Amino acid sequence: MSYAIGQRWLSHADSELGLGIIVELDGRRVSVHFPAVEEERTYATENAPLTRVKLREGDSLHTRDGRKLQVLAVHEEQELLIYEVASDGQRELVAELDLDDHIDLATPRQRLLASQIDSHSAFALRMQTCTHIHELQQSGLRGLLGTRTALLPHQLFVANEVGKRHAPRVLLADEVGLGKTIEAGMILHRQLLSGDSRRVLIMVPESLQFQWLVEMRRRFNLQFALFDESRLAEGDEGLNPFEEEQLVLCASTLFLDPNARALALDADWDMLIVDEVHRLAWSADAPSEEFLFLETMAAQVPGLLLLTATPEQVGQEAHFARLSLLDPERFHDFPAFVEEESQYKRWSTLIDALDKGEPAQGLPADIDPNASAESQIAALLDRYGTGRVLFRNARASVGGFPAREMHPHPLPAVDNPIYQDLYPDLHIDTEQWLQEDPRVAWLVGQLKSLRPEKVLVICAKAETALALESYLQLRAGIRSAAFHEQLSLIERDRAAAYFAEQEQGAQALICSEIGGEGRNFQFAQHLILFDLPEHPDQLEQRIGRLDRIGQRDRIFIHVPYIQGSAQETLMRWYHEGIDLFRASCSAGDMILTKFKIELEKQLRQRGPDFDQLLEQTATFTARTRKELSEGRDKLLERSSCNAEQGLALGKAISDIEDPVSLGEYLETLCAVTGIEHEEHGEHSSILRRGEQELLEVFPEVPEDGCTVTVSRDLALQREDWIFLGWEHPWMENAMTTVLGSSLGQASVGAMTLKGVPGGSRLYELLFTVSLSAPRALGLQRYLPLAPRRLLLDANGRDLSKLLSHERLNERVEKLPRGTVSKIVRQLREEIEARIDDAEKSFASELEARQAEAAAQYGKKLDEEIARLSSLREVNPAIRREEIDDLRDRRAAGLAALGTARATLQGVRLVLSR
Ligand SMILES: Nc1ncnc2c1ncn2[C@@H]1O[C@H](COP(=O)(O)OP(=O)(O)OP(=O)(O)O)[C@@H](O)[C@H]1O
Repeated sequence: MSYAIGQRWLSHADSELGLGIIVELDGRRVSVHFPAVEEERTYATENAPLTRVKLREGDSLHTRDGRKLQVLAVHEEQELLIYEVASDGQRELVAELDLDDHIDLATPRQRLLASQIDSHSAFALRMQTCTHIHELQQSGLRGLLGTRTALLPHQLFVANEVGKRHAPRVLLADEVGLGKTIEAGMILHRQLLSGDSRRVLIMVPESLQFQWLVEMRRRFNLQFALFDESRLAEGDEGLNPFEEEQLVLCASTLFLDPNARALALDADWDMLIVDEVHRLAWSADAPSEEFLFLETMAAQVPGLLLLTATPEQVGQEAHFARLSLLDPERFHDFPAFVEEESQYKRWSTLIDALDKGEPAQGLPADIDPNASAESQIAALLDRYGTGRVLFRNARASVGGFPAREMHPHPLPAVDNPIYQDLYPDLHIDTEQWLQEDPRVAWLVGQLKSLRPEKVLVICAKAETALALESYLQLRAGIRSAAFHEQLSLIERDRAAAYFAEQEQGAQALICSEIGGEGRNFQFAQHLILFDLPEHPDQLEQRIGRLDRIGQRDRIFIHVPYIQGSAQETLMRWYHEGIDLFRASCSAGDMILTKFKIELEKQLRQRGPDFDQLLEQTATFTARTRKELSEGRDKLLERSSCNAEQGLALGKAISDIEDPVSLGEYLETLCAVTGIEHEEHGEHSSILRRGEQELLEVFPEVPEDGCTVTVSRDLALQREDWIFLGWEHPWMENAMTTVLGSSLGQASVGAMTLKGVPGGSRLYELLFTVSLSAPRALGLQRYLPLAPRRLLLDANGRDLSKLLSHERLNERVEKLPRGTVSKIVRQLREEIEARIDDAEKSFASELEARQAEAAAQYGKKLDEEIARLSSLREVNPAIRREEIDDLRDRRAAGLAALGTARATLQGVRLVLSR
């Protein structure tokens, strides 16, 4: 359908915005003004979540000046609708621009009185739709449903904890491969669906752009626009290209260009997400351009998610610098931060005691000694840790990861001192190196012996990867691909895809260090570390390519080295000193800092005191690991995941996503609206556009159909199927379209009722609560749709408890149209009277509900404000704006609750035979 200025459209993603007016159009974008909430939104025309509001003959129409009129005919002039209505016995024309901004389309009363009735299944669909929307609103799981992700407790806990905050600012620092991208996606999904965020910018290393793009699309149905220099240049004259899209993804390197920086700073964002944030170089006196840009952005964008698996990879001070991006007030004094970290053991011991029910010795004065142990623990984590800003889950606590096996491969020394170096190939002619370095021949042999197993080979430099790959490919006949920074992005992704291909793909992927971060290669089990990186966290990142969620089997780490060389020294230091090949270590940077000078000396020339260095490193590592596990890491672990809560969230999600009820609803929806629905297997079906659709609920279904599933488990196995969960945009659209239309608003039928004389009447009415308020206020939980069914007899007695909706549905029969008109004409007065009764009764119910909702909402916000205010006294991690924002929300929420209205969703007249 085409757009024209002045037309009225409804946002099916946000029906609470009321009825919108198209105010601007420019080919790619459409801007809509929503007068009811005084907001303007701009959408891409291709996928704008908008439904054209077109009343039908017989519908009732509400005008902006408060009149309620009946539509007699609909005319169209220059793409705008003109309604011919009856007003005081006169015919009058009403332009669509004059419709009431608070959408209340045709009313069921009007449709019934005009004998504009629908089938009983359409009436039932309406009822079911209200019930499902209500359950979703009440569940508190908004944003966590319908994502193509396994329900992992540690991720759900983080997503729930962070996702529900207003403008969250956190560092997601789970260990390598535990799913930070997924956590960020879930938080984002939740923020977008709750309306807290709309415009989002994601900055990632160049090599991860497509991976992010794909993960956001396939797992969360989020379509990001990929921006690079050429996309920036494409923008329309005078417009900021960043303002043309809501969801933008780009490489951090794009902001090396001052023009890109200026444009990004000039655009309005709600949330910024930065992956592998440790790569934006920082030092106290010379932070990089990229870091400075991030600092400026961080100061002006309300929501900020920073991601890194190795927060201390470039030192504790750089880690602190990133924490201060999140909260400059709290993190402004590095020595104080270091001192604070040394106190963590004290808090951790105290929490342990509380956990065991022992008396809490040394409870800080600001923690209520009479509160329950549970709330004392929560307060300690909140006030004395980095709990609110830093989340770090560890493999050890998440569990379920397969073992790592390290295989050192000593190779004979070469009679050339260059081969004593860590990276000899950098100092010698490539051809000569390929011939001389025994690791090259070993690599060929190893790959051949491992055939057909997939093998990831990582080396530090692009030059090495390049030389090795062409050697393997051209001279050794091994199917391989290279992955390094000198390739274009497309070439890199093509190489990764070639490696991932099972049948015809490459056996080996030869990566430089950039392949060592962020990428997903867990389908492989063999990792060859052709050389070793200079920082333990980089080694951790490399191993993490395979040792990540989704890895099902044991991992084999092969380390070839020339005997007597610096490679051997480094390998032994990592292995015997830190034991890093076997298990991850969160103290890599601390250990390196302590032994850096001595290690460098040994790397230059290994001496007899190397064994002593190994011993010292091992002792220090063991001690540090123990200290951290009792102090900092333990606190972090506690605040990063409450396994019980994570499991409970998973269970609640599974319950609400029950494929049986989701499947039944889908089937009814299709049957009633005219979409073709063909059973495909358990919990899956094929959808095709129908020849005669009553309502366009799935406009995106392609002409030749598509396979959908309502089961999360199946969706994880079959990535090519659409996971049509409750929060899939199609499903959300379908449900709002049903409720926004007049389908199923009125129905008339007959049934045999034992003991009830023929000709008796029953009126089944369905009411819901309508609230026009910004979603971000989260009021639906307090005053949800709350469908209320009434079943009145001709005298107005409520019989709803005696005869359920389901039972009535089973037995009610259709009546011929002519009979219906006759009956309706005869019963006109009674119909009006019963609807009036029901409206009155629901109106008083609504008043009570509103008062209760206002009390609960006010109380909840008061508690939250009090909690944050008292926290702020001891923990400046609480930003002042967070508290001010809560106060504003409280006022806005209470005002909006007062404007709630009752909506009669449907009415059915049933006659007894
Ligand atoms: N809940 C989940 N369901 C299905 N797959 C998941 C889930 N969580 C993570 N994965 C998969 O596990 C892998 C690791 O996840 P992700 O890339 O988010 O980890 P990460 O912590 O960002 O990794 P890195 O530290 O390497 O950046 C990915 O292939 C991801 O798709």
